[in-house]
Amino acid sequence: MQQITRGHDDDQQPALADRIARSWQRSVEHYRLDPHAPRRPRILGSAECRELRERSEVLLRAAQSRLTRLERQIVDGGYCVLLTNERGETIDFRGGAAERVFGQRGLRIGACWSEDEEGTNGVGTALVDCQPTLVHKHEHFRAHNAAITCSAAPILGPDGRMLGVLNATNCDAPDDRRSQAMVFRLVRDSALAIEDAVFADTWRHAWLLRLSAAGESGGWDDGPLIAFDDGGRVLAASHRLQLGWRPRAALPDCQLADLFELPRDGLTGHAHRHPGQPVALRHFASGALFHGQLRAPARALSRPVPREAAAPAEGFDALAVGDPEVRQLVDRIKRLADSRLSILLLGETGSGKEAFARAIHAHSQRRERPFVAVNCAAIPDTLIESELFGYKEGAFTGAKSRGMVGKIQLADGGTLFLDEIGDMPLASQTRLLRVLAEGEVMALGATRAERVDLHVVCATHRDLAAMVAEGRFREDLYYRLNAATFRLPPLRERADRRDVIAAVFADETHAAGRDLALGEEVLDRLDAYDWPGNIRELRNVLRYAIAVCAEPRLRADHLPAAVLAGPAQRPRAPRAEAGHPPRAASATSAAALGRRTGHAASERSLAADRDECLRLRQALADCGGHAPSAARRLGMSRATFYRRLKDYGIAPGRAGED
Ligand SMILES: Nc1ncnc2c1ncn2[C@@H]1O[C@H](COP(=O)(O)OP(=O)(O)OP(=O)(O)O)[C@@H](O)[C@H]1O
Repeated sequence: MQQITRGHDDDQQPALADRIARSWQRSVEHYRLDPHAPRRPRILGSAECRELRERSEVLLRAAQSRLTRLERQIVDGGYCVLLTNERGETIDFRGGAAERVFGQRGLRIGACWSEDEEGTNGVGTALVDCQPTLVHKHEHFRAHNAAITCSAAPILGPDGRMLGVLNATNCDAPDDRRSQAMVFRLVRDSALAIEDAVFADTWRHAWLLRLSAAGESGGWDDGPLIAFDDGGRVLAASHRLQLGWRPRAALPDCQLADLFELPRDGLTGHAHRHPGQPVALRHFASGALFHGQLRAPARALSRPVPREAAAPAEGFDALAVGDPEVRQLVDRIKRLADSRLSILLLGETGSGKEAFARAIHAHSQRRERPFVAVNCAAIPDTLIESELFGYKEGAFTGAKSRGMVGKIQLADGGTLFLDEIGDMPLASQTRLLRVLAEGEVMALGATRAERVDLHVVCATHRDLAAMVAEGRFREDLYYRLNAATFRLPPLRERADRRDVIAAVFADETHAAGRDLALGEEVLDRLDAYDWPGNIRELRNVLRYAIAVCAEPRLRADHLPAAVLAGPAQRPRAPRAEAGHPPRAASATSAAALGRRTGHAASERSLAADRDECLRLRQALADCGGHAPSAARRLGMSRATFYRRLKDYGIAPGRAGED
């Protein structure tokens, strides 16, 4: 989950040229892409697409009428319309009669347009910069995209989270980029309209007030939205509300009557007496007159709950916790959910550390506030400080002119989840310590610290104690973080393994819209496997098996060959007491650390090391050196995969070599 601040909303040169130059730099230096690689965008399979569409159900539903309208406006001019999720994966596509032609260029459902895969492109760069973005022809990083022009605009959720990108592409546009100005504006306005539709859907149980300045013809389609309850209390305001009244964040909890001179019988009274009629509202602070249109709640609730807040996957109840050790751990963690102590989660990749962090947040009194996750291993060392702490206007060359709010401040009032904390550079550790010790954050280039109120949950599978001994992790930060340390057992050690398998199977069949049975024989095979990628790998295996199974019952031969081959020969890490970090979070990282520090690794660990190194190389070779696909194949997150490559000194391009 990611919270962002929208940047400038313009397509003006040189601001855009500057952003495109930075994106090219990222493509070369950070993603290490080859502009001439002869490959089209990656296309996801139909089962994965179905799952993505289900996950983005709210966005898709809210976007439908706008997508259709935009399609009618521009498809005849040779454009296609794409809607992607927050990772740049295409979840809706409209190409009219030329759909097949677009498809040959990778413009189709399931195509992945993230910047780290395709380099500079409309969708990917709009996602990174969180700004409407026009990438015209040769401005694209990949040579095979140099003929297309893309107008893209980000879509943010009511809580500021990135939901996706709306994009229009033409394969035969004139060379002059000014020819795209009108389509660019249409895309940008449509993206704002989709944001409003998501807002209206999220707050459908509340009263909605749509404002337009008196004398303007603005209707229900544009102008800012305010959600309020039966008592006139403001619950939320849409992103368009930038009327210079109060900061948008300060609006919830104030009364409409504090902002506007209302009709004598109040807004809801007016709506009952004059259904459908706009109401005149005078804004106290500016004296300006507005017209307001009201939409009644879909169902009267004293406290409307946004759909996201009720997502079932958020709590401990949604996690399988039948293992006695995990149950004890959950009992203890629940008691700490509202304490000031930071929580440190240890465990192998895919064992559920982030899922636990989310459950802690959902169980705490901060549940209505943001949950902000930062993967310290996935952000280059040079960017991590600005990502976390933010920066002020002009703090350094290349900084966005208006500065940027850091993730720490975005998490104010809520929970900050620092994944892979062991990968945080020492300089950032020093700044983080100040945040934890003093409850203050100092943005880069700022002269004053700002107060923040956070609950910090961290995760790593590195041995932090060993890193402290080697001077690679600050000792004072380590002691601040390790007071409440919990280790999540790997799946192969869990006593409730069969329950976890059944729970994930139920989840996945539900997501795929299938009604499938899981026989004992299949359960036995799954139970016998050793799951090096833990629950993430289990999920991927079941997703695959469900997709290839055409019958009403899953059979063993639907499982991937690796699972049928049985457990790989790998040593079991010793199980540590909850509350104390294990000597090493995994045999692999222990061996890797041992190798780096010159300690003798045990023979067993070296064997595991060699096995894992081979698995990584094999996966990369199978996927033609494409690291994200190889990570998915192994059931690892991308960050973990890249980190492991680094540990073993494997460069993705040289994976096949010995
Ligand atoms: N107890 C559980 N029951 C069901 N599903 C779970 C459980 N724990 C984790 N999962 C699922 O397993 C997958 C991996 O979980 P998660 O991302 O939390 O692992 P992680 O330990 O943070 O991994 P990494 O270290 O690689 O970032 C997710 O799809 C998550 O929903």
